[in-house]
Amino acid sequence: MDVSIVGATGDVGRAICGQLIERGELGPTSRLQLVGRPGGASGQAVHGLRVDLIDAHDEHAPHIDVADRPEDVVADVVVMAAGRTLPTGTGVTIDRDALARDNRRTFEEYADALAEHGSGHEIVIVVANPVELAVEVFSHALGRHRVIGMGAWLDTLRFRREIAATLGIRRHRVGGFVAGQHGDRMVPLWSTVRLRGLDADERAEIVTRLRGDRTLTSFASEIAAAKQRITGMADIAEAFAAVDTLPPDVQAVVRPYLTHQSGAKTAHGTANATVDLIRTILDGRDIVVAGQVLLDGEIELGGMPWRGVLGVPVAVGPDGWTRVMLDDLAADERRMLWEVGQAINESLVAWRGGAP
Ligand SMILES: NC(=O)c1ccc[n+]([C@@H]2O[C@H](COP(=O)([O-])OP(=O)(O)OC[C@H]3O[C@@H](n4cnc5c(N)ncnc54)[C@H](O)[C@@H]3O)[C@@H](O)[C@H]2O)c1
Repeated sequence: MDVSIVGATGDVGRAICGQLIERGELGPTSRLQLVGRPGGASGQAVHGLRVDLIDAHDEHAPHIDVADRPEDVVADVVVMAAGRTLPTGTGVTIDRDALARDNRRTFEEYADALAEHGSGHEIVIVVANPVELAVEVFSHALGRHRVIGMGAWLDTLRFRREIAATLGIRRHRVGGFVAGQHGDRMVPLWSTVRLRGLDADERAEIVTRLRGDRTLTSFASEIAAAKQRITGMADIAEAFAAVDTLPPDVQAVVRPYLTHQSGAKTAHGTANATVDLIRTILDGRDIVVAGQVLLDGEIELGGMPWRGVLGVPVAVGPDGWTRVMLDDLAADERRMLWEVGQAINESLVAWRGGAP
């Protein structure tokens, strides 16, 4: 199997390349394609990155090659990690509209090239932001079942980890999904939380203890209040300690926000979630993950079949995503998912430049 990383020299791209090889996901008969931009620093660095990866992993590295034009991207799985990122620094405003303006052309360039020159079977995993815009652009060019945004899977892993940390257990013992929009407008689906080894009553008791009497109605204001509180702290260690006191779902939003703002960014966690998805696709079995996908009436929200990009649990296999795996949501989850879905659709219209 072949994997192509567009934006390979970026922080996230590099971390994905390293983890793919270190975790043994690509054996010596596979191919890893590193895609950079022609000319400029990144166009040169991509050749250096290739040599550095071979230097580090010669005993078990896949065949590694380089491309610097969108029309030369060839692989079974294409990871779209190219584009401008959100600025770091405490107190910096996050402007997804500006990011969309800057990255839309890059998304279109690669989507059009893959549609024209690709095999017609490649699966695209979207990492670049805004994830929802890139998923829409690639879905229209390639067909929606071949395109999955990894933001909801990353948010899911973060939510599970915060629950696990609060309970003093490891993440692999916690199940459950996050839906919605990647980042601040994620929708933590508490009704889907499972704890390995516990029956439904024990689980319900623990979830009630973790969650208190809060519902998703107050989620957005809790996030805003927590962000305001930590943004005012001069000492970053003190700010991280303050995050430790928040409920797990709020932590799942605020901790990565602070990590990014600290200047460290979130490349390793993002790469881990991306490599997870690549492994799922290469594995050949249908596995349920969460991802941003372009829906066309698979679920009902607000009393109507939903159309638009939304993070939801989906079954993913070698041909992309097949089914949405959302059963009986709680009333507050259904309502928030509907509100977030509407907000994403409005943003997508604006990001497209007003065209329907
Ligand atoms: N989905 C998530 O959870 C998540 C998490 C972290 C970062 N991200 C996003 O991933 C993207 C990359 O983040 P980063 O931190 O690696 O940024 P970065 O600035 O370190 O790297 C961006 C890379 O994209 C490359 N690039 C830009 N335009 C290109 C083009 N036209 N062709 C080829 N390469 C091009 C740049 O050369 C650079 O190597 C950003 O959009 C960021 O917001 C997403």
